[in-house]
Amino acid sequence: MRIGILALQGDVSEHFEMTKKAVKNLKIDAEVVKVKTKEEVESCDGLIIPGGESTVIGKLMEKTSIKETILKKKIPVMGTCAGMILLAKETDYPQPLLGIIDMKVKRNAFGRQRESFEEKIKILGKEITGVFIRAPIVLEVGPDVEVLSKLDDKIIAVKQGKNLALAFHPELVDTSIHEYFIKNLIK
Ligand SMILES: NC(=O)CC[C@H](N)C(=O)O
Repeated sequence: MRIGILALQGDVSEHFEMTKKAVKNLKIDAEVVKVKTKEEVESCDGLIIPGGESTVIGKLMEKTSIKETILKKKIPVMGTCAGMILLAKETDYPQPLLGIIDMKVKRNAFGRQRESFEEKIKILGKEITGVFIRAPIVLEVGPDVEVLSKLDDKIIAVKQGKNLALAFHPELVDTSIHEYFIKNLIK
């Protein structure tokens, strides 16, 4: 198995390290690679899109034809923060999107005072620390989308088919979400 970390912009190294730890914990034979061309993306069985600036990453994904490759090859994708935004069908700002999760996302959704914060959240039967950095929230989901976590009444984690989107940054906390993605969504 080969797991790619999309290395166009954002917190690539944090995901790279956490994914390698997750692979070690799971005791599976998998290679973790940073990818930035469509050929490299095409060679992966699963892809992680990091946090960063979703407009920048989105434009580069179009320019490099990585977007086209993901859509054509239906590679399972996990996106955190900016990565979540890129998985959405719609945002409150016009920008390139993958549109592979049927949801509408609002960028920078936590007002100024709480632009960045940490809070305990419940997801996949566990409690973990959610690190929110100018995080988005999900405003609406379609019927095929499973809501995995909420903060108060705000949706912060969803899954549709083999794609997983998180408003926070598990790559800064522990391996649990990465392990879930590898074990359950990448075949
Ligand atoms: N930490 C992040 O990834 C922030 C996301 C950023 N606010 C965006 O809209 O792209």
